Formats: sequence, C-alpha cells, structure tokens
Amino acid sequence: MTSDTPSLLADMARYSPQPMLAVEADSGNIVELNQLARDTLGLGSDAPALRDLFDNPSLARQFLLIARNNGFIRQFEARMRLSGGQRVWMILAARLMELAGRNVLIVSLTDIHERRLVEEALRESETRHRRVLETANEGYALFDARTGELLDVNPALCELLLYPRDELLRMQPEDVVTEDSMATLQSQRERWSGSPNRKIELGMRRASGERITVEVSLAAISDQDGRVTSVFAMISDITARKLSEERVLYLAFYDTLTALPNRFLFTEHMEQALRQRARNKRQLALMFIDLDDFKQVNDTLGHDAGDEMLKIVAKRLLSCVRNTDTVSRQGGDEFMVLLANLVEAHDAVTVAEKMLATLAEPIELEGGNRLIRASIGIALCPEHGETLAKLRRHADIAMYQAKFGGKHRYAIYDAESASAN
Ligand SMILES: Nc1nc2c(ncn2[C@@H]2O[C@H](COP(=O)(O)OP(=O)(O)OP(=O)(O)O)[C@@H](O)[C@H]2O)c(=O)[nH]1
Repeated sequence: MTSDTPSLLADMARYSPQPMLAVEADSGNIVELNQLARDTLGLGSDAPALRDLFDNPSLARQFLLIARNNGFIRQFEARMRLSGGQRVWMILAARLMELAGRNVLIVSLTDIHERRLVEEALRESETRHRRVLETANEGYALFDARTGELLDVNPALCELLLYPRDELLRMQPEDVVTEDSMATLQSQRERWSGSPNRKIELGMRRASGERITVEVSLAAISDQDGRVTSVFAMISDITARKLSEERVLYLAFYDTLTALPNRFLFTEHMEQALRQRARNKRQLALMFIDLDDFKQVNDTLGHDAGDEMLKIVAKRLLSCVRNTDTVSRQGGDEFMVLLANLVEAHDAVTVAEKMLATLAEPIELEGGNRLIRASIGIALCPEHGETLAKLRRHADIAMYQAKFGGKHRYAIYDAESASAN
C-alpha cells in the first residue's frame, strides 16, 4: 500500500454506486460509511454499531464471526432496521482488511426488499393455490404439454378415480379414458401447444371398473416467452347430470310404457321422410292403428293388464316393419306407423294384413288368454296427400272407415267412398 491508499479507498467508498460501510471487525463499530449507506439506512451524522442496524442482533454477531474467520462473506441475507423503524431486507457482502493497523470489514449493502416481498408473495400464493387444490372437491391434474406426462394430481381426482396418487401418476391416459373417448382426447392433445382454454367431455373408468362421464376444463400454462409448457385440467364428474339430461331427452321423445317414439319424435321422422321423398320420389305410407274394444281389456282385467297388452302390441307392430320404418305410440291405444320406402302402394296392404294377423294371435295375460284386434287406416303419399297434416287427416278418416266397416280390418283412404276391407 502506498501512502495515498487510505484516501483512494475513501474516494472509492465515496463514489461507489453501492452503500458501503467500514466496520471494526472485533467490536462491530462502524468507523466509516459513505453517503449512499447513510441515505439507505436513514442515518444522520451518527454511526451506530453494526448490531444496532440488524433487526436480529444475534445475526450481527454471526455475521462478524464468519467475516473474521473466513476473511470474507459473499452473501448474507438479513433484515436491517432503518432509523425510521422500517425493516428492509438486504444482502451484505464483506471483506476483511487491515487498515491503519486495525482489522476492518468493508461491507457493501444491496437492497433486496422488493425482490423478497415478491418472492414471499409468490411463495404465499403458491401455498394458497396448493391448499386450494388439496382441499378442492373438483379433480385437478397437471400435464407436461410436450410429452403429455402426468405431473401432478390432487386428492379429489384420486378419490374420483379410486386410485392412490402414486399409481395414478404412473398411469397413461388410455388406462383411465374409455376407448370411445380416446379420439377426442387425442385430437385435443394435438392442439395443446397452441391451445386456448377449452372444455371437453370424456368417458373415464374408475379403478372399480365403473364408467363415469367427466367434463374436463383445460387451461394452457405458458412460460415467459409464451410457449405452452404445461396443461392444467379441472375434472368434474358429470355422470349424474348426463344421465338426467339423457332421461329428459328420452322423456321428450319416447313413450315410457312401450319405449316407442312418441307423437313428437314421430312428427320429426315424418317430416324428414317427406323431405327425402321430395328428392327420391319414392312412395310412403302413413298407418293409423287404433285397438278394437281396448276399453274392455282395462275394464275386465284391470289397467296393469291393459298396460302389459300395449307393450306386447308395440313389439308385435315392430316385428311387422323394417328398421327404416317408424312405429310410434300416439297416446292411449293409438299407434302410428310410417312406412318410409314403399316400392309400390300394395306393400302397405301387405304390412297391414301382417299386422292384423300378428296382433290377433292370443296374448297370455294373468287371468287367461286374450285376443286383441285393431282397425288400421292407411294414407299413401303422394296419392292421398304430400303434407303431414293431410296424410294424418286421411289416415284418421280411413281408420274410422275401418271401424265403421266392422273393425279388425284395414282401410285405404278413399275420398269418395270408404273402401273397408
Ligand atoms: N292400460 C292402459 N289403458 C289406456 C292407456 N291410455 C288409454 N287407455 C285406455 O284405452 C281405452 C281406449 O278406448 P277407446 O279407443 O276410446 O275405445 P275402445 O274400447 O278401444 O273401442 P274402439 O276404439 O271403438 O274399438 C280407454 O279405456 C282408455 O282409458 C294406457 O296407457 N294404459
């Protein structure tokens, strides 16, 4: 060292862009500090001991001890107390040197308060989110966006699928996703890398083998450069909701007693068949079937036996048509049948004759065998009308023509005279 060294050091300290202190290594007394250090620590002209600056004085002792023993400290994180009473996180670095016959520590300070607060907030929010995931009723899963590997699951998902966490984390999607949903999952995964948030429905199989339906809400998680790194999935069990939706749909379109399409669905089928007919010019027939003397069945055998008979009638009518035709129950003891693709009008007569014969076979019910008969009205399209309303009206008239003709017969609509057979 030259004789100019102390003043050079003093200048360096004065112009240093960092707060700096010179501290007596043994006592911890501050012997010198630059203006930046005074400003940072909020000190006036006084220079307290280092331990008075530490929020935790025992850390000050530790700091001095390490610095004396090692000769330097690269990073020492501590909360410093400013003269105004605020506490600020700082990193202290120190080097031991001999100056004018004394062991002196040159200490620099870096304010990291903001960074610590952000880190703490992040840690806190991470803990909070983890706690939310741990206690949530919904299942959660985290996937690696690139490999598709399952990275994390929460207890609710383990409970939903009935697998322990470890086992679930080792599984592949195809181990739990049902075969019919794999295509949906696959196409979703292909789009993961650029995926916005979206919802999909999947079938899943629990460890018990039971099939469930889940709704999966997917959210892509990106890094700072906007690359999707992982995909977060929220998985809700919607099995009950799906079943009740299906039930509501079923009730809207089907007759619960016979499981045949109801009046509403039949109308849909008719309209569709009429639209198709406008293109392919094929003939179609509408049959209106009303059971004969059905009231007596109810009156003599009871309503339950009547119900049983209606179910048998439904099956028998179905056995007389092709699966492109529609048999519906309109209500009570009335059925309507759409024969969608007739090669010739006479085909409708063949079907009607077959129906009369099949229905007339004895039905075994509690209390003995019963015979059931029916009257059938037939309207042909285009001959008797090309709209649903017209065909319906004409099939209805034909059915009454059959009833008036003596029942247990069919009648083809005849505008001039009822031709009951
Ligand atoms: N068991 C049962 N009976 C029903 C149901 N819906 C309507 N009915 C009964 O079906 C009978 C229908 O009688 P109608 O068509 O008016 O008369 P019918 O005795 O069949 O006489 P015709 O039609 O003149 O041959 C009535 O007794 C209704 O109460 C049902 O869902 N179940």
